[in-house]
Amino acid sequence: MTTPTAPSSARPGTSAPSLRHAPALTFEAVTKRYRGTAAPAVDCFGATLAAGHVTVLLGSSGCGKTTLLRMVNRMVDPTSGRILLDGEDIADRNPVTLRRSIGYVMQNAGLLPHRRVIDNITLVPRLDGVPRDTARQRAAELMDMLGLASTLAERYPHELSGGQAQRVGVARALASDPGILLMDEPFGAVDPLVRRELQRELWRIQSGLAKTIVFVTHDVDEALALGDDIILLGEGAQVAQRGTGSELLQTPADDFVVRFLGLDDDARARRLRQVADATDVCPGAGAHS
Ligand SMILES: Nc1ncnc2c1ncn2[C@@H]1O[C@H](COP(=O)(O)OP(=O)(O)OP(=O)(O)O)[C@@H](O)[C@H]1O
Repeated sequence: MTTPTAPSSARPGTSAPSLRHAPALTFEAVTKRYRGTAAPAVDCFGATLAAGHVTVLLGSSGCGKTTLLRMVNRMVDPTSGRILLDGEDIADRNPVTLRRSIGYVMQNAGLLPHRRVIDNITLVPRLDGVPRDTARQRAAELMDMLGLASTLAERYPHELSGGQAQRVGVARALASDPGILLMDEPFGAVDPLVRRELQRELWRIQSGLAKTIVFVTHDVDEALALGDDIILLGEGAQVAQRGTGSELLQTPADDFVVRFLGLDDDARARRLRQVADATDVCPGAGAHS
C-alpha cells in the first residue's frame, strides 16, 4: 500500500484530500519499563518508519505493540530513548497539541457514547477552533468517503453496528487531517467479512491520502494485506524480522518467524503466499497496483 506522495486533488471516492504533511517516524533505542514490572514492555526498540507508508507492527499479545503506539502520542512516556517526527523529538512537543495532531483508532472505536456520530467526528477539529460548519462539512465528506450513510450522522454510537462504529472511528481519526495515523487492532472486534471490507476501505483511502500509518495487529493475514513494511516483534518488542510480506514469507529469518507466520504448515504457507500475491496486484494499492 505504498503511496509516496499525496495527490493534488481528490480521487473518486476520496473526496477529502489530505493537506497535512505526513512525517517519518523514528524510534531511537526506545525502552519502556512499567513501574513494578520485572521485564521491560519495550526493550531498546529502534526503527524508522517511512513517511506516507503503512508500517504494520505484528506480534503476539503482550509483546509491546500498544505500548509502542501510545509512546508516539505521549499517552505513555518512554523510560529511555527518543521518538522523532521528521527529526523533531516529540518530548519537546506539548502533549495535548501533539495528540490532537495524530489520528488514533482503537479496537472498539472508542467513540464517546453520549455524543452523536457527527459530534464524535467533529470533536477534535472543534477543539482546534475549526468553525462548526466547516467541521461538519468535512465530517460529511469523510462519512461519504468511508461509506457511511449521511442518515447515521445523528445516531448515537450504541445505534451503530460494529463495522459502522469502526468506520466512524476512522472518520474521527481523519477529521483533523493528521499526517500520522495510529491504528491499534482497529478491525479486531468485527467479523471476518466486515474486517476484510474495512481493510479494503483503508487501502483505498490510503491510496488517496498517503498518511504515515502505524497499524498494530497480531493477525498475519491482515499484516500481509495492509503492510508496505511489516515489523514482526518478539517479547519486549524485539525485532524478529522486518520486510515486505513477500520478503517475510520467502526468507523467514529463523524458527520463530517460521512458527509465527505458520510457514511450518505447507497448506497455510501456500495460502499466505496467495494473500501476499493478491496484495501485490490489488487495485488501489499504490505501488502495489
Ligand atoms: N500500565 C501498565 N502497567 C504495567 N504493565 C503494563 C501496563 N501496560 C502494559 N503493561 C505490560 O506491558 C507488556 C506489553 O503490553 P502491551 O499492551 O504493549 O502489549 P501488546 O503487544 O499491545 O498486547 P495486546 O496485543 O494484548 O494488546 C505486557 O506485559 C503488559 O502486561
